Amino acid sequence: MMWDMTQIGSMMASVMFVWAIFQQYFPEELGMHIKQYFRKLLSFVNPYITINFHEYQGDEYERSKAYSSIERYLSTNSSNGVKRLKANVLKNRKSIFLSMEDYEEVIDEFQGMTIWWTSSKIVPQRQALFSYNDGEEKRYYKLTCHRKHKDAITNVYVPHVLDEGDAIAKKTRQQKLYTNGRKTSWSHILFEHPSTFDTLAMHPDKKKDIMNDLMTFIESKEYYKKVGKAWKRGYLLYGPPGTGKSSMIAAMANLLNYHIYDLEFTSVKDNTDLRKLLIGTSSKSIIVIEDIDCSLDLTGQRKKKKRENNEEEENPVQKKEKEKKKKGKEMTLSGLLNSIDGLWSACGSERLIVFTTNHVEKLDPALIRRGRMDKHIELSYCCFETFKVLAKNYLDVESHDLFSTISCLLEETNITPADVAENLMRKSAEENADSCLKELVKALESAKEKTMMKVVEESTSDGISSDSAYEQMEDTDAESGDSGDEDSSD
Ligand SMILES: Nc1ncnc2c1ncn2[C@@H]1O[C@H](COP(=O)(O)OP(=O)(O)OP(=O)(O)O)[C@@H](O)[C@H]1O
Repeated sequence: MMWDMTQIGSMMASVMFVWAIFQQYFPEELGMHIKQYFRKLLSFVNPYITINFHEYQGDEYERSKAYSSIERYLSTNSSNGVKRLKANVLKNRKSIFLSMEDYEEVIDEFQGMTIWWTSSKIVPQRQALFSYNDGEEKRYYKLTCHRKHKDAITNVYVPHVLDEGDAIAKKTRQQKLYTNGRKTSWSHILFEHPSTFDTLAMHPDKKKDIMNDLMTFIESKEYYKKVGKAWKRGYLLYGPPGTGKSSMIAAMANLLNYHIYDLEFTSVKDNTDLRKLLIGTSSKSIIVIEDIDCSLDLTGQRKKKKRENNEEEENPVQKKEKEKKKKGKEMTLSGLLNSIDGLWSACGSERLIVFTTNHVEKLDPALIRRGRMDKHIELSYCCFETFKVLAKNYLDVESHDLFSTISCLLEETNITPADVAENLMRKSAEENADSCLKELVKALESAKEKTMMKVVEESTSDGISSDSAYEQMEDTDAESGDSGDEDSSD
């Protein structure tokens, strides 16, 4: 671009050769002087300077925001004159985000200055030969400009690039679903889940309350700052399988336009890896740990006691050795707590942390105490209000003769919204609202029958006559009238 490449090449080769000879035969101090002299000479001959913007700096876990902004800025300019581009198809396939492939160059003009951008990477020696691990490569953008423009470039051009990059990010933001898989870094796909608070079946008051809570959270940046708290909020979603916990997370993400980080706990080796992963999440995101009760050794007293008993049987030397090995190499409850609300949790902001569980009673109280999990939401069996949302969504029906029968049956039996939804779904062109609702009534009656049989079986095995078991059951039904969907939020 600036000099004939062959000239530069041969000049550099001669310089390197002379330098190698000097390094071998002259003392270190003299070497330093000569090095400085050569640098000056080179800068005298070459009027251009370079500035590198690294994707990750030093030991930083977080991707540099400047790097991302430059990437986006160049994506608007890079299609001109660049031969190799990476394509990223944006939401609804309406536009394409193009970025430069490695070692490509793009030229930008700004206020009469010419700026050359090159995308490059440092490949560790070992990796180049043997490793397949991409994570080790260190990418950076190299800016080259004329020395005389140095001040204008650093004070005007670079801020302009960063601002433009941020503006493009806002316009083209796409929700992403990240997972950690087997690595300590995240990989993602585009998040396109159709669940919204409109499609979510739950009591309208409860739904409104959750939506208000979320909207208040995103508008409370200043409030969190004022009270000295990291800008994050924890949600615990609990209830039987098929009651809509995952659907609610998707609805939350869609409402707020947040990314989702689905943290696969079983792939996290130790507390350090966990910290690294959490720091690697971006703001405006939901960090999800599903089925937390099944995750490692984080669940309450029973597991702990079991472990303690086993340890008593080992001899003290073995125990010490084991502890030594484990130290710092295991993921612990305290490590998790530290990561979600210790000092590290303040790195990054505007984040929701969501735990889901089918067995809330198994969780360690420390993990879900208020302040950590700020809002506890129970998702329960289908009540009549929940059913009405599903009937509207699946059949476009807001009232029907069978509604009163269904309402009574729902009070008498436990059925999940997932099962109700399955019955309401049209399976063929011949099916209509009538036939689907009849299907549901049948399913509810059969579920009720099963529950009764179970109670009778249990009662007779306890020595109670079947007649009194039925009587008892009817009494309990009349008393309870439980509609499920209880929220125990703050
Ligand atoms: N409250 C609900 N509103 C709307 N659809 C629901 C609801 N609950 C369940 N469904 C339907 O059932 C399917 C399964 O629900 P979902 O995966 O959200 O339940 P879950 O509680 O997360 O279950 P699990 O504990 O097994 O992960 C969803 O795809 C959705 O179609």
